[in-house]
Amino acid sequence: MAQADSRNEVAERIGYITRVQSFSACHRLHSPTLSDEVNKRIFGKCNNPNGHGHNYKVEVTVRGKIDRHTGMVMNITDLKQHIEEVIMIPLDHKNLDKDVPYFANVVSTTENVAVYIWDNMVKQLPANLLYEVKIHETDKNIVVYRGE
Ligand SMILES: Nc1nc2c(c(=O)[nH]1)N=C([C@H](O)[C@H](O)COP(=O)(O)OP(=O)(O)OP(=O)(O)O)CN2
Ligand SMILES: [Zn+2]
Repeated sequence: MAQADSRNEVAERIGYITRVQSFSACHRLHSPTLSDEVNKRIFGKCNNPNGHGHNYKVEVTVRGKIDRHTGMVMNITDLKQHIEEVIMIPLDHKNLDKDVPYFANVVSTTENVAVYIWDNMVKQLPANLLYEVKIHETDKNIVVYRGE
């Protein structure tokens, strides 16, 4: 229950909004700092030279004050537009390693995809609003990044 302030008005309430977005991409787990042999040992089938694909599902969560006038933490229409620019345009139907310059020397693990999305989303959103980026690489493999 939110506390009443000295003027008997309801204090700020904090809300969380999550927008879900799917995208498809292919990649290969291969570290340029490791030998071919070690890459193969560590990444196994995911080191296949011709790559493999995923239907990723990303959950972007923002956290903030519920504005008294608009009733919103932020307009989901705006969040949708940021997701289009940060996730869909650069990543959807792409080869992550070859089409996205960030991954030229960064292994395209789901952890690093989450960092990529966080770092670009945080630049677009108002300060302190982004709370979490969660990626389902498969139904079984889920990564969370909170900017730490
Ligand atoms: N820490 C991480 N480990 C692994 C990652 C990753 O991003 N971070 N990624 C992979 C692979 O990219 C791979 O595609 C995972 O696929 P797979 O093992 O086939 O997926 P599932 O576990 O869901 O499938 P099973 O049914 O259990 O085989 C590997 N490791
Ligand atoms: Zn993979």
